[in-house]
Amino acid sequence: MNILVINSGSSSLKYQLFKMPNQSPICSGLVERIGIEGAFIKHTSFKGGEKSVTEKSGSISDHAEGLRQVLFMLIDGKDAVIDSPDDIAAVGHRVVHGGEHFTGPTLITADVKAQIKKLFSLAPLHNPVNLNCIEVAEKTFPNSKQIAVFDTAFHQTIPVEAFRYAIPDQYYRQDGIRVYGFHGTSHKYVSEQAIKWLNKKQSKLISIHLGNGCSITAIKNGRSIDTSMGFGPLSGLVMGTRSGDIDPSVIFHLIEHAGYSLSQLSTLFNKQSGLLGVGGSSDMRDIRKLASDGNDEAILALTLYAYRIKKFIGAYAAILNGIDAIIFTAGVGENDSAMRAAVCSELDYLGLSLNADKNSSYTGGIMDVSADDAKTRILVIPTNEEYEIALQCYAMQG
Ligand SMILES: Nc1ncnc2c1ncn2[C@@H]1O[C@H](COP(=O)(O)OP(=O)(O)O)[C@@H](O)[C@H]1O
Ligand SMILES: CC(=O)OP(=O)(O)O
Ligand SMILES: [Mg+2]
Repeated sequence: MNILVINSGSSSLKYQLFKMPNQSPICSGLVERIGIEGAFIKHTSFKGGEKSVTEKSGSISDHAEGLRQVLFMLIDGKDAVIDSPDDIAAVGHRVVHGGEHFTGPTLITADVKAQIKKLFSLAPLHNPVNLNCIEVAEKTFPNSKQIAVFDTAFHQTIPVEAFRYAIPDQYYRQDGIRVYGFHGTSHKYVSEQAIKWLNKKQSKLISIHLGNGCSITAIKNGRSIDTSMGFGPLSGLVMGTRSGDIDPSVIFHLIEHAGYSLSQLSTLFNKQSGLLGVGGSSDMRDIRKLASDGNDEAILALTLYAYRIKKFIGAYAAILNGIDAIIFTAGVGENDSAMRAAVCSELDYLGLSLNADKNSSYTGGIMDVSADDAKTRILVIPTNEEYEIALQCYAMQG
């Protein structure tokens, strides 16, 4: 059974086509720099056991346009991997915000789309794009099942003391204001890999997802018990363009003393802050380059980014009452060994100590980069949100 998975994130669109239950895809790809200069598609096909890479650059105005170009490549182009749209049994869509309504993979209907739309304002960088991609896929694959897998689902196990804000009850009961948590598919996938790797079901883990969006989750015995993103994917860690935690008084101040409108505030905290706001680029590779040239703002951005992660590790070690392992994953977590070193420095009181050689020589796969005699493991685990989504869609086929 062929399952196509579409993972539209804030800065990119990733896709993989699986012949389930195989984990190795028939093809996979990435659309990057959507809506900005230098957009490109990298498509890798493994058809007939041969790896072939096609790269395409040119303007891609939005995620829907990127997806249309990708689907053309899958079905019609010289790199086509399927003969007809009907060869796809199901399309699995990453949808970032599912509110309290969706706790598992969900067959997409008109009502489900209306619910996703209701949550636009809570995940403005994500849900609108996710819905656009669903609509493009529905047109291209009219006979395939469309299934949504929500980032929020894995965090439904978070207990009340972690999901409620200390505001009057009515805001939770009537307006659903609570912590939802995001990147759940990624935290679920890497924590399950860690549990297998450690061979320890009763485990205390901290999963650190550092992509364009960043979040950290405390996982006890395979269940999420707290996470840094909240009502929307804006709180917690410093991200590519998002501020992470900020005192709400700043918002009152900007409204009262600088006349900010709602949309200006949303743009400021969602799109102009984080690495971009402090260091001049949302892309960690650019920040690293600037910092190595001695740029003070970029150096400050790196310092804030690592400090915030370290602070959350301390908090989550406290609520877990100790940790067996921490996991680094996603673009920065997997590729930036200097960030892992900065985060793990001076955390020896938690039994965390890196093996510098292992850390700097990491090139892929699951790897323990901690010192041999360390009490707590430091794992690098590549995330695979697409495969996790495909597994959940496959399980739904009964
Ligand atoms: N070799 C690298 N060194 C440092 N950062 C990297 C490297 N490769 C990718 N990244 C960073 O990973 C981030 C993107 O992560 P990714 O998980 O792909 O994001 P998303 O899925 O949210 O679009 C970017 O900040 C990018 O700079
Ligand atoms: C929830 C979220 O922030 O997703 P991404 O990292 O893909 O932007
Ligand atoms: Mg992502």
